[in-house]
Amino acid sequence: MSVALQHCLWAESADPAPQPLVPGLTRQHLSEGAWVDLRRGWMDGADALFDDLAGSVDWHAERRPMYERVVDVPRLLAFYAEQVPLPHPALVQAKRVLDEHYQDELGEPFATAGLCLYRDGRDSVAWHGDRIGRGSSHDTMVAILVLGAPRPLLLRPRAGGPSLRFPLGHGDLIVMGGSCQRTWEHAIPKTAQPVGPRISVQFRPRGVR
Ligand SMILES: O=C(O)CCC(=O)C(=O)O
Ligand SMILES: [Fe+2]
Repeated sequence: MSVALQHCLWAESADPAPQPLVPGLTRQHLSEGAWVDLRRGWMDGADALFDDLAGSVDWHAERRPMYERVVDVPRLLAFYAEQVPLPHPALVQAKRVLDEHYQDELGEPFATAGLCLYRDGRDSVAWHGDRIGRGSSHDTMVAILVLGAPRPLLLRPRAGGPSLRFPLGHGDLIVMGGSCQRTWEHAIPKTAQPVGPRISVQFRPRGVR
């Protein structure tokens, strides 16, 4: 292959844009009406998108009360409420592809986008369900696009039992659906391994957080 062609292919694939979800989307049914959809390598140009978002998003640190103390949230955050323009055209396209595929099953479009930046292995999210709002009582979906260094997302049943491990990075998509937010919990554990930074983009319907 000529150098010119290689360059051309590289340039094309570095331009961030989501692929179609199908083929490549697989569903895994969990217990109690929870399920997880996976689409590996969904976002073309994921590394370029990572760089764009890392540099352009207005990331902020948060502190939250935890028992008797107020502690640093171990990751940086940004939140795009409904109607607030998303920070990158590839995310607008991503939401459109998700809406086209899931709107019938979900019964509504995705509405908000939460972004997390995990600077290194000390950043994490503890076990939780997205249960602020309707996720605590109704079936819903949370679609997460993962950029940057691979880290495992763990899922475990709230009722107890072994956890499932989904190593995700570099443009992968995971969608948690059905009862997942109230019957299962998810986490990104800390790691002592040297890992690069990771960004996740969580698309949620209105009233789910
Ligand atoms: O970063 C992730 O993959 C998960 C983030 C998450 O669970 C949340 O923000 O609720
Ligand atoms: Fe979550």
